[in-house]
Amino acid sequence: MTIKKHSFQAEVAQVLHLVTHSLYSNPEIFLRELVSNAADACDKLRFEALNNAALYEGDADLRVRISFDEQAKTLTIEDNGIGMSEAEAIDNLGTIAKSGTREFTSRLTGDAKADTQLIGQFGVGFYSAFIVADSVVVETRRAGAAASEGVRWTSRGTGDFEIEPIERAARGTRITLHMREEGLEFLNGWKLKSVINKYSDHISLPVQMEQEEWQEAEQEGQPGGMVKTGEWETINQANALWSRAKKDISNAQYIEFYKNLSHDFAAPLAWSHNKVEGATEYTQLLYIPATAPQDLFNRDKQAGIKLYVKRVFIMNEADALLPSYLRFVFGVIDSADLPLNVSRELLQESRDVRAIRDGNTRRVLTMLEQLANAATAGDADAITDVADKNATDAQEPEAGAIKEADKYAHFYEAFGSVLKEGLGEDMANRERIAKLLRYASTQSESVSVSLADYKSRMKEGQKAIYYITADSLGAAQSSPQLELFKKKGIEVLFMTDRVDEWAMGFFNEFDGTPMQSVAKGGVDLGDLQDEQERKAAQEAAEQFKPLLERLKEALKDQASDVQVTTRLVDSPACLVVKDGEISGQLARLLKQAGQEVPVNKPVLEVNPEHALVKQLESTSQFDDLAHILFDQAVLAEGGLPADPAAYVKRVNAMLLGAASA
Ligand SMILES: Nc1ncnc2c1ncn2[C@@H]1O[C@H](COP(=O)(O)OP(=O)(O)OP(=O)(O)O)[C@@H](O)[C@H]1O
Repeated sequence: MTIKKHSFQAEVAQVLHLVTHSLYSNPEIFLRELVSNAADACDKLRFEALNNAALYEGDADLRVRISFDEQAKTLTIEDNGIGMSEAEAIDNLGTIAKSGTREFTSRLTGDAKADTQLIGQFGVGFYSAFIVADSVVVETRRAGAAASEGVRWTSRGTGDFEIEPIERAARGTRITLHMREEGLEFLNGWKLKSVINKYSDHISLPVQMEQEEWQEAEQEGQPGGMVKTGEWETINQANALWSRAKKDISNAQYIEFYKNLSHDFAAPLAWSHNKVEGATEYTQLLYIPATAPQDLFNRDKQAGIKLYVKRVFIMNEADALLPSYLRFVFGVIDSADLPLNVSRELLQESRDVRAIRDGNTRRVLTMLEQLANAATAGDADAITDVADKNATDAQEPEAGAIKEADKYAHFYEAFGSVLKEGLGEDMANRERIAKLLRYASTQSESVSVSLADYKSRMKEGQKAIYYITADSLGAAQSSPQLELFKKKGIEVLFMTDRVDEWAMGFFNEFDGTPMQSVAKGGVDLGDLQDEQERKAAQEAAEQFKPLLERLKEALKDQASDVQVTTRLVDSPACLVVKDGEISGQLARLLKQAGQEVPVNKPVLEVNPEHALVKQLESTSQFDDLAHILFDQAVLAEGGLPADPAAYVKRVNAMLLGAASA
């Protein structure tokens, strides 16, 4: 016998230590993980067999079987799926390849309580077997390989595992759990059935158990018991959840299916399940999650959409089926039209796929509109049409379920900034996306002002929707560019997401009203400015001409122009960029991201009414004061002077001058 010992990868050992040493609050999830792995293995076989039917070895009835032996204290999960070669067993069961699980191990703290909670959130796949078992034996053979190429993998969940070649006539994988004390409750037909129904009902393959019958005791006076008949019975519905009629699916089942799909521990905010008919036929089941995954902001994150063709699993993360700005959505698409051998490359070009993608996009936007409307109406009944059923009215409402009216705010906090990418990415739906956007503003600290709200509050004579982009709410609120707007009571939207400035580059008007950055171009308040103010500004400009010339000359390396402004009230100066040029804020973001930034010198605008500006006329330190004004304008918008030491020196010189005067 050739038994080889292998050590687990360090991260696996860490996970196993945790699984076996901390009391696990929800032990039954091991069954969900193992049955779902078994079903995945069958899906993989079905997919590979599309091009090579010989892999079925004459048996195409894929199924998962669960059996138990009370005497031996074992529970066995067996599938006739793809199986594993020796190398695959070593690799798949001895290392952690999935980035999610690696991320999980990197967040382990060593504090058993916190870590146990974490485990509940991430799930640990195959290793969850050690929650209930003190030793696990995996016997497997890859489909298509010879019977002699079977392999037995054994581990007690400590630092290492053993690998041994075996004869195995059956393809697929059998996992035998030697139960520890905590696992004995699962060696019971009723218990197993109820757990499998809970977690695996939506699985499209039959999950079978040995049939049991009640038998009276042979001797009178002795209790009877359940005995196995030797037959297998299918205990789940064994048809894909999405292929069933909506009325036959409970909310709890929808939620459980979502959790399986997403590995999210929280219930989704909403879902929509439809059979789409017409030129392209498909079934669509889409979910809006309540929580954002770690990698949401990575634009390479794959969409959480699984693609099936006529119930046959084709691929995970079918990102051609949704635009990137909706990458937070999870779901299943089952197409009746696509060829079974469709590849990722083919998906990109297919007309059917484009139709599905458009249909999915519209559906998600409709769901979001429903959530947004419910928030406005504050009405729990508002969502009945599209997001057919929601977590709040589930049969078993989840603890901490989010109220209908709060769902949109919840969604927006998690995913709003991703949705904004749609302004640049999806021209066809730009108006619909715009209606879903929410901002804080000079009139609202919370991110709750829609563009329609804004428009309904616009002042008589106001011609644009005003906004300012900044690094943070605080920076936006104290921006000098707002001074005139505040004085006149004109609302300005605060755009403080990184993506805002970029997104606004694609979004020039909403519902016929132009979008205008208050930090760009000349502010023309139109009819909001009275004749007197306009005249005063013109006079000031005339009077300031010589001074402006001197300022321009002094700052010619920093500013493209110097102008007199009426937009300032309390501040002496501010920077603006010309329409169509990128702002200082975006330039800083791009620089941080290591990108080349075009050098646009900003325009310095000065407030002729400000005492410091007035002082310019008479000061003997004109050059220093000019530079200080410029650098302060940079500071006020959240930037840093190009030469901070020189700035400090100049300010100190001025302070000392003032002190000795
Ligand atoms: N029954 C099985 N048949 C064939 N391969 C399996 C089986 N169970 C597990 N594996 C292999 O072991 C790997 C690790 O399984 P594990 O459950 O830890 O992670 P996962 O399935 O990749 O992720 P998750 O369970 O979170 O979806 C799987 O990806 C698969 O390749």
